[in-house]
Amino acid sequence: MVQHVGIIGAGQMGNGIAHVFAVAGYDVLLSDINEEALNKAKAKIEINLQRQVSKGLITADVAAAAQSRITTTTGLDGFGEVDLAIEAATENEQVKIAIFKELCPKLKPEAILATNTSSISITRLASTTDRPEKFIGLHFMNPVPVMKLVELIRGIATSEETYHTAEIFIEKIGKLTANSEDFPAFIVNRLLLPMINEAIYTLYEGVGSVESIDKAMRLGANHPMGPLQLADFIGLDTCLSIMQVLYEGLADTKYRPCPLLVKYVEAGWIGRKVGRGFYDYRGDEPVPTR
Ligand SMILES: CC(=O)CC(=O)SCCNC(=O)CCNC(=O)[C@H](O)C(C)(C)COP(=O)(O)OP(=O)(O)OC[C@H]1O[C@@H](n2cnc3c(N)ncnc32)[C@H](O)[C@@H]1OP(=O)(O)O
Ligand SMILES: NC(=O)C1=CN([C@@H]2O[C@H](COP(=O)(O)OP(=O)(O)OC[C@H]3O[C@@H](n4cnc5c(N)ncnc54)[C@H](OP(=O)(O)O)[C@@H]3O)[C@@H](O)[C@H]2O)C=CC1
Repeated sequence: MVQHVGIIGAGQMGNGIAHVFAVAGYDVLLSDINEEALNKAKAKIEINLQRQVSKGLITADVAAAAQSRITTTTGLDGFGEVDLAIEAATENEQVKIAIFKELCPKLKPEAILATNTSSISITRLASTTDRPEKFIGLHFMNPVPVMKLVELIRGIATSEETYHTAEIFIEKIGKLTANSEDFPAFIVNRLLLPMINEAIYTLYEGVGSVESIDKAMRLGANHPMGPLQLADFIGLDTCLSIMQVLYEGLADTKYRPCPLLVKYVEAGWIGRKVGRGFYDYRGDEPVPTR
């Protein structure tokens, strides 16, 4: 029985995952190396809970109870209590492996270990842990409190019991699952990221401006956000990491990351989370940066 959930990484995904588990009645331990990230996460969760209260999706009592179920820490010591640990740190394989090395000795032997990676091999990550049969990919979508889907990804060693427990658990928090086999970037990002990368090529080659590309896809294909707006929303660092995993993992030039995406990441203009990407968000309205 899963009752206590630990999350490593309190960025935009970590805070969203903490939010939905707490609303569903689970105790949540949210960890990050960075105290400031934890403070920002708590503030963001409060804002998003209030947003749900004002939309009538949850009551004020449920929001208050959810907040009280979340505790934060800059270390991993409390993880001995958790039944499920979800890693949601930066999309970098070495960062994730270092977390698992420190985390595994602290976990209960029966605890399930999951990763929210957007693209990296579950089998390869699992092989660096002490529990490949209890390791699984749980790929939440951004923004977590709003998006219905969680991709479930088995590594080669993931047991049926682990998969089944994870599936039931995701259903209990009110999400729907889609199974993906363990290949680079799974299903959603195998399709979505090449589209975003192509939108950046479209900008790079001068086919359209930032605004016309986004407007074209919003109004011409009914996407809720234009692809450049969505790239900023995901984080351009994460978008580039996913394209690199696709490019290297599938060894096909069709996944070559656009040089303009690389340039934005090199500049540190990685999107909404830093206030600037294909748009500048520091004023009242987003302004295109090209
Ligand atoms: C990269 C990966 O590995 C996988 C992925 O996640 S890919 C990304 C998948 N997600 C998408 O494609 C999202 C596409 N966009 C949408 O569906 C919609 O624009 C949206 C659901 C995000 C917002 O819908 P909307 O009707 O405009 O809602 P609205 O209330 O106006 O929301 C606007 C804002 O609230 C956020 N939001 C809305 N409700 C929220 C909630 N309950 N919790 C958190 N954020 C919320 C929106 O992201 C947006 O953020 P800002 O406040 O920073 O501007
Ligand atoms: N963005 C998206 O749309 C989606 C992302 N994902 C995946 O979720 C994961 C997190 O992405 P996202 O939340 O967007 O990224 P963010 O950059 O918003 O957050 C990552 C957080 O992890 C922290 N961190 C880095 N190293 C460690 C560590 N060793 N221990 C604990 N925390 C650490 C970072 O701290 P610091 O800033 O100090 O480095 C930061 O606070 C990635 O694997 C990503 O691919 C999955 C679905 C959608």
